[in-house]
Formats: sequence, C-alpha cells, structure tokens
Amino acid sequence: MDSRYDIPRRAAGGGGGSANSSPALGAQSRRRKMPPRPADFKLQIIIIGSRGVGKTSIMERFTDDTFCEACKSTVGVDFKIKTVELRGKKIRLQIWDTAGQERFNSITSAYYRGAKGIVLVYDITKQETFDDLPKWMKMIDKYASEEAELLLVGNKLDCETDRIISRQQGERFSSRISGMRFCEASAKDNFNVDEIFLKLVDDILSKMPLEVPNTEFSNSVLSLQPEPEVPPELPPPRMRCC
Ligand SMILES: Nc1nc2c(ncn2[C@@H]2O[C@H](COP(=O)(O)OP(=O)(O)OP(=O)(O)O)[C@@H](O)[C@H]2O)c(=O)[nH]1
Repeated sequence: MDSRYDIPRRAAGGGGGSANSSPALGAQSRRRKMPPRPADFKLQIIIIGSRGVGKTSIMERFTDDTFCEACKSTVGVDFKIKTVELRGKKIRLQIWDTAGQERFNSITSAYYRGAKGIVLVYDITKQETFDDLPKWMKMIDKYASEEAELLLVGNKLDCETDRIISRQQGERFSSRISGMRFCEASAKDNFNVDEIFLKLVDDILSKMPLEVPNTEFSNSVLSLQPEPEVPPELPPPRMRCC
C-alpha cells in the first residue's frame, strides 16, 4: 500500500501545556500578561463535496471539537478560523465550508481561487457521493489554483457496516489525480479529522519559502498582515443554523 495514503490516527491523550504552579511566578505572569504571538501566515482551505457528506461536521470537529447529529444543510458558504503551529510557524487557518447543493455552485465557486488547500469529501455509505467526484474535480479544474493541495476524504468511517465504497476505490480515484492524497475519516468519532488539516497544511508549507516572506503569498493567500475575514470581492458568507 502506498504510504502517502496512510494518515495515522492521532496519539491519544497528551495536550495541555505544563502548569508551573509556583505562586510567585503565577502572580508575576498575571501582572505581565503577554499578548499572544501573531500568526506568521494566513491560509485558506476549502471543503467541497456533495450534500450531506459531512463537510460541516468535519470543519466543526476540527475547529470546535463538536459534532451535530441533525444539522441543517449549509446555505452558500460558512467559515471558521483555527490557529495551528507547524514547522515552527503559527498559521491562521481560514476554513471555508461550502454548500453541497448544486444550486449554490455559482456562490461557492468564487471561494475556490484563494484556497491553498482543497478537501474533497464523499460519504463511504453513499454511492452517489462517490459518483459525483468527477463533477467536483471539474469544479476544481475550472476555479481553483493549479498549485492548490488536494486531499480526498471518505467520511463516515464509523458506519463501516453500511460501507458501499471500499477504501481501495477511494485510493484508486485519488491515485489518478496528480498529487492528490487520500484518507478515510469520521467526524462523528473524531477519527483522522485533525490529520486532514494538519497534513494538508504541512504539504502546503513544504512548498513555501518559510523564512523569506514571498510577496506573491503575502499579497494573496498567505499574509503577514491582518486581513479582512472575508475577501472583499466576495459576497459575505451565508451562515448556517444548526
Ligand atoms: N455517522 C456519521 N454521520 C456523520 C458524519 N459526519 C457527518 N455526519 C452526519 O451527516 C449529516 C450531514 O452532515 P453535514 O456535516 O451537515 O454535511 P454537509 O456535507 O456539510 O452537508 P451540506 O451542507 O448539505 O452540503 C448530519 O446528520 C451529520 O450528523 C460521520 O463521520 N459519521
């Protein structure tokens, strides 16, 4: 099996900084509260795929560690922010969650161009969501940057008994597309969700000059300057209710 597709489950436990319990130090740090270090880069990632495959669930699991059993469909686009640290850099991720319904394509397509990473999701229990993949690839070809990193995700891995699309089918599809990674995940069980984003960001960073700010990146997708949350030329996102 190609190791490119092997995104291991994150290690359990860990996390949480060590607590220095010295009272003197505690009082001192309370007095001199340091502002958080600003992000080194800002990066946009877009999540696409057919209706109901779990795009919002993947985003919300990653950003808020929540899962909604009965969510309403996304209308247009929504986004969330999460800051991660990788390769010694602090990266502010702007994650765009798009509506899977075709009638929103004219809105969602406007968000492809600025994305440095694209997560294309299908549902391993729904044949039609896998059959739709070529249609989504056409959208990528038409609207996204050629340099965007691509990751195919077979979601709802917790529903193994209802599986219709085998892992091999997913792997085969991704292997036909240059540079596209593949993994299976479960937003419900929080399996491989962090890995989706961290792997994608790591791939993006690996192709970037990290020490010398690149003006092309600084002016568009990645910026050392504060930027408005919504690209000015785009319509504001339509918020979903849950
Ligand atoms: N069992 C299971 N259900 C999931 C998983 N991810 C999402 N769901 C469910 O699938 C349904 C659709 O999830 P959403 O996250 O709203 O899907 P979406 O792709 O954003 O849908 P649209 O906004 O309509 O395009 C919801 O009922 C979720 O609870 C998963 O990993 N496992």
